[in-house]
Amino acid sequence: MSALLQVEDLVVEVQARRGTSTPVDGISFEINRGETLGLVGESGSGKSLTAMSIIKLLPTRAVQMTGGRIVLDGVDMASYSNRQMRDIRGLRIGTIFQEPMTALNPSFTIGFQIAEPLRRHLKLGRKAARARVIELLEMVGIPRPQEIASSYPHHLSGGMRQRAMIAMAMSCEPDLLIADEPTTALDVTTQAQILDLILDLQEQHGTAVLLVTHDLGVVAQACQNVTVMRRGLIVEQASVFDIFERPAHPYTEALLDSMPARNAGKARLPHIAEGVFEA
Ligand SMILES: Nc1ncnc2c1ncn2[C@@H]1O[C@H](COP(=O)(O)OP(=O)(O)OP(=O)(O)O)[C@@H](O)[C@H]1O
Repeated sequence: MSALLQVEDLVVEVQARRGTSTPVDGISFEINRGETLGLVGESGSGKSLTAMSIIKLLPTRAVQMTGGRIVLDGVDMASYSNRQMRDIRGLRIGTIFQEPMTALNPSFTIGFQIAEPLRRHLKLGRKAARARVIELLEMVGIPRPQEIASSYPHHLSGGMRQRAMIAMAMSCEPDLLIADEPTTALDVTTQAQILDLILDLQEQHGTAVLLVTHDLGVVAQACQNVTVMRRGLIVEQASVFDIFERPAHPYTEALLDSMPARNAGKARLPHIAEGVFEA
């Protein structure tokens, strides 16, 4: 059976007055159904642009996918219109980002926003959507779901907002969840709870997850396989076990060494010195 998602030779270019740069320079990886793949690397290595390319939501017009293919369930997504892509996002691919405040609209209640994909993609009526919203809020461990559904995002703590984002991302039971630094903005205790929640939901629903992170502690806890990026290129792809036991590339080893005791799970990567690992 072919992979759920195939990213083949992806190239992303940025046009600027000073010229063109290539922050993603021909990368390939696959994710199978139900698998969690960690996409790791230091800041600026191209992880987020890779994630955004998959859902065709690059940040500005200067940033373009100029090469490669993204194949979802055997279909090259280049063939999808903007309208079809709007259905893919939400229905087939859910997304969670680092800062839920950027994804949640401050002017609408949490309940209204979680209901939106249910009404749009699943065509649920007002009452059915409301009932499902409450179920979803319960599923992600939000206490007093009725009350929270009527609240606005700024009334919630960071952890609760992230739970609401997860409820929204999982609302239509997508095949693939893209989680870009889903725990980075949270305190350590909440980080662990949110990661556990994502893993529980994944197990219950068989969702594949692309977990973008700079945190190898998160990778060790959550992922089966890892793709390590550096400056727009893949430097290593392996199982989590092999990455931790037998890192093949010196850059991966340096990432591992930057984790205190290799298991702290909370360490942010220091910026690794330029040029040290040139092949
Ligand atoms: N909106 C943008 N406009 C121009 N260049 C961009 C834009 N977004 C990203 N880039 C370029 O692409 C590079 C890779 O960015 P990307 O956000 O994918 O890195 P990342 O690995 O996700 O890092 P971080 O963890 O800091 O988000 C950046 O260093 C920057 O040069």
